[in-house]
Amino acid sequence: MNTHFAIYISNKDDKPQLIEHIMFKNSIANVSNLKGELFSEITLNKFIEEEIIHGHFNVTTTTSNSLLHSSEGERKQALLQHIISKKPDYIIVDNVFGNLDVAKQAAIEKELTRLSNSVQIIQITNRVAEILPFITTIYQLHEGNLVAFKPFTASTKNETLQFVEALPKAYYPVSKNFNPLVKFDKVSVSYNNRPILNNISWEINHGEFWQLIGANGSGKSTLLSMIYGDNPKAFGQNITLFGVKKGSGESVWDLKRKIGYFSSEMLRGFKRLDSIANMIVSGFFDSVGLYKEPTNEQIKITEQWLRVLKMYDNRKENFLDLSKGHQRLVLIARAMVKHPPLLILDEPTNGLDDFDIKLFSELINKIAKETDTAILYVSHRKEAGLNPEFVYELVQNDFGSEGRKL
Ligand SMILES: Nc1ncnc2c1ncn2[C@@H]1O[C@H](COP(=O)(O)OP(=O)(O)OP(=O)(O)O)[C@@H](O)[C@H]1O
Repeated sequence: MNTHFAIYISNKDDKPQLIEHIMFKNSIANVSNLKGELFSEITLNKFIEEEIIHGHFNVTTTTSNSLLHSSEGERKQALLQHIISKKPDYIIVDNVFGNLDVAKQAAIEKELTRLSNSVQIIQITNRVAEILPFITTIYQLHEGNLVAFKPFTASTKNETLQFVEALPKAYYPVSKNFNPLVKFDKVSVSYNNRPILNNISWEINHGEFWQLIGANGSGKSTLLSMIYGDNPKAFGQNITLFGVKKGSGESVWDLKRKIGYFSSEMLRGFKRLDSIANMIVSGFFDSVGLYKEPTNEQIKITEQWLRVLKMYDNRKENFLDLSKGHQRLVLIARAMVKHPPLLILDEPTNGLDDFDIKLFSELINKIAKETDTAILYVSHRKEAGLNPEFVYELVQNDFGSEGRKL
């Protein structure tokens, strides 16, 4: 068996191309004639798209839900079991710990350590701290080739503040007519008689910076979908959003106008050719990509955001040509451009590399400091650079998750 190794990449490297070179062109690693499988969100997205198009699912989860209706943690566990059942000679494991809570990370690490006795593991990662313990050979990419990994020195670490210009003022000032912005009063949810949320009472007020935390499957996305999405489970519950009781005739569009939204999954299937500037300005219309003519005022505010991000000179370039980290900054500006009362960040740091995570955290902390927007940041883990004021935790048990303010 070949030896295990890791390839440390940054968000600027072309990961799909790297994977193609390993698996199909045999130009990176010597794995020709070996059967390989890819454990990656790329594979998961492909299966989810197939589910949506063909209505059947290849990968079975522990809850028997389709991948689309499973939590992120459940999806990853199901994919790993699916891959193991195919008895590969080698597995490329990409962003192996992304979206997993601490317990699931430990379980997957254990499973991969066991597998490493019989299967070659090639890890692709953009976080040094996540390199698997049984891997000692580490490379990085240089002009498309593997070279020995050089640990960071002080000069390669970027510690200085990147965003120095003040954020643009609000297009419409944030209305303070309603407070709290979000109120859950004894909310409970079950799916197919399986209790997920139990008696949740929680309020988010103007300008507060919250993290919603909880293990995989604890119901974070479900709770979020009752604020932002049109989850039918929200009806008949005691939920008040921006002063209006949920289910009392508000339209989804009314609601979306008051919320800026970012999720690391929101670009799934996005292939449009839109410029960086168009992506930001599209936030005024709650679309991803520009379909309407913006006003001069909207263009002016967009230009201010471009200056904050130091992307004004590149504003006409194709958004999809940006690195993943820079795409995220643009999508945050898109979510913020209308200066909404509430900004939702759903698993925002998944997939970001060691450098981009710093940029991203700096921008979010700046938004928290300089604007009236309340932030709801949803993640299964604490991110060192992000400083929420309050944390609300979902704690799982057999009767559904209960919530507590930490
Ligand atoms: N539409 C649905 N039908 C059936 N079950 C569902 C549906 N949506 C979610 N679930 C189940 O509800 C539970 C909670 O899922 P949810 O996605 O809210 O958790 P989460 O805390 O966001 O997890 P993760 O961190 O892994 O993304 C999971 O077990 C999931 O399988």
